[in-house]
Amino acid sequence: MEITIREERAAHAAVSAVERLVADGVPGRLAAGDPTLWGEEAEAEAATRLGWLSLPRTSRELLPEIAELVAWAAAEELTNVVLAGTGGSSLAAEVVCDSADVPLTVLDTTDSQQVRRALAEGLAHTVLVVASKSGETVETGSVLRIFEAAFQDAGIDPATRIVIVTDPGSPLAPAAADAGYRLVLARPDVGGRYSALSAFGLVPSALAGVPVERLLDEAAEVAPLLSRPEGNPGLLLGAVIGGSALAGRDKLVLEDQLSELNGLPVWIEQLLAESTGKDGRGILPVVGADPSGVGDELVLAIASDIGDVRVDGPLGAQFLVWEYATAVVGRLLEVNPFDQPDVASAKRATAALLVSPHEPNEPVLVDGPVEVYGSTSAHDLPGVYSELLHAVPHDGYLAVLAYLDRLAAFDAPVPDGADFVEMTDAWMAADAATLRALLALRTPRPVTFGWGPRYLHSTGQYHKGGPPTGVFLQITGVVQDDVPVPGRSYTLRSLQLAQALGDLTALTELGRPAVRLHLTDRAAGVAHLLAAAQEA
Ligand SMILES: O=P(O)(O)OC[C@H]1O[C@H](O)[C@H](O)[C@@H](O)[C@@H]1O
Repeated sequence: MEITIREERAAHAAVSAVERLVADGVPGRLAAGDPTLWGEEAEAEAATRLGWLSLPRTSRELLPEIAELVAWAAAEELTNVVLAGTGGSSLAAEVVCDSADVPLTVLDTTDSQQVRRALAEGLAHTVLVVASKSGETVETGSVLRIFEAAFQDAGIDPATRIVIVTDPGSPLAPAAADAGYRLVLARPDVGGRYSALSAFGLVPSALAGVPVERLLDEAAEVAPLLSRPEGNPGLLLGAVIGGSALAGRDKLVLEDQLSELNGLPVWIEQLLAESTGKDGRGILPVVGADPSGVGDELVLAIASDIGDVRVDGPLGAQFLVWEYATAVVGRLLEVNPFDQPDVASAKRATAALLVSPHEPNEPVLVDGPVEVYGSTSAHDLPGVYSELLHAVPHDGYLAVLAYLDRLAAFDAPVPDGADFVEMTDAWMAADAATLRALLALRTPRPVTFGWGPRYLHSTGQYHKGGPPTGVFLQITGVVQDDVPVPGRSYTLRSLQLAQALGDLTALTELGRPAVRLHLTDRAAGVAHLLAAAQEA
């Protein structure tokens, strides 16, 4: 694992941060699991959240159980692996499988279209892994209920198809035992976003076909370096990110175009944003964007020389080193890297909306297939964009947040005989995420993109708890074919809307500028959103 600092300002920031950290004995204390490193208020929580440091060793105990599960799935010919889990309970497995080029369907969504898409893959050879540390995450529980009913409707006993990964003491553990599901208990002393090398990252990846022992080997190789004051990649990475943030460079552009680790920035994004974005401070990870050269930006590239900092290493080592670095950043920024105090406000608003749902009033503006809700004095969609971009403060950012089917772009018609470039162009022209790039052309400030509700468990913490400099553009879409959630009073449509509106409420109560665009026709709406962004 190697961290190379390629730029002078970043090197200065890192050197002085390392000096302070070493003078305080941080490398040795952190590696030994000292819970006092983040101040008195964080101590009690930190004392129960440092188990990730020893996962390269302790997770080995899981390998026989995992091998038994893999053998069972093979014997039952369960080749289609679906993972219901969000945030820390699915992002690591997604990177592991994408990087190994192994298929895994992740359902961290409440979008009816996306859930129906997964159901349509066929249930005969499907194993559903339900991963939730708390056992209380509403979208994960909803997907479990939908799949239980779908298995039953298909004449398949759910007990032969469902694997639960959860903490001892979570409500899912006894529920799984009652239902006869296979149950893997995770370590309770590892927080969700630090759980990549625990059962949460390993079980779904192994079932999908990845030899996960290698991840533990890679992490174990780097682990002994983490107690050292020198030659310690975790210390250096934390020092350059945290030290740069203290010097005013708190937007971290994560560049991975040349990396063979597919999707690692999205995992890093959750780890850093949720761990540091609180008390009005924090690092804003910017994923999938080109550097814009603004003064408060630090560019970090995985396996390339494109940035100010270069990070090389195998995936297992990356997981452990980034977790350690994040804990170091927490120490430098004087925040508790193990809590997520502001995630709860959106959850509360969502829960209230589920109990007493209310559909929003009339839109303030309708532009083709796009309805605009919120406070705006614009007369059309290009005007809404201009107003929002104008509202971004000199040190701020624009966040685009889409509650849609994130695979919908692949439905776009591709011309016969199209080559890969033409196919990619067709997909991009149908992808709501393309809006990020188009709006980024119109501002020097960072523009981020997140799929809802996934971002609620990631950058959502930073949006509400970090510096009050964000401007928010939320996108929702009409639901054609709603999915009921068995045993619940809500459907996926009402849950998805409650999550979107709940977060919007939490943001506006904090005084953040926020507008919602609702697509009354999804495909035409996305095309309209993108066309309007290209108008001056
Ligand atoms: O694993 P779960 O308990 O379902 O939690 C899933 C995710 O949601 C929570 O709201 C936290 O913000 C995340 O850190 C966590 O990874």
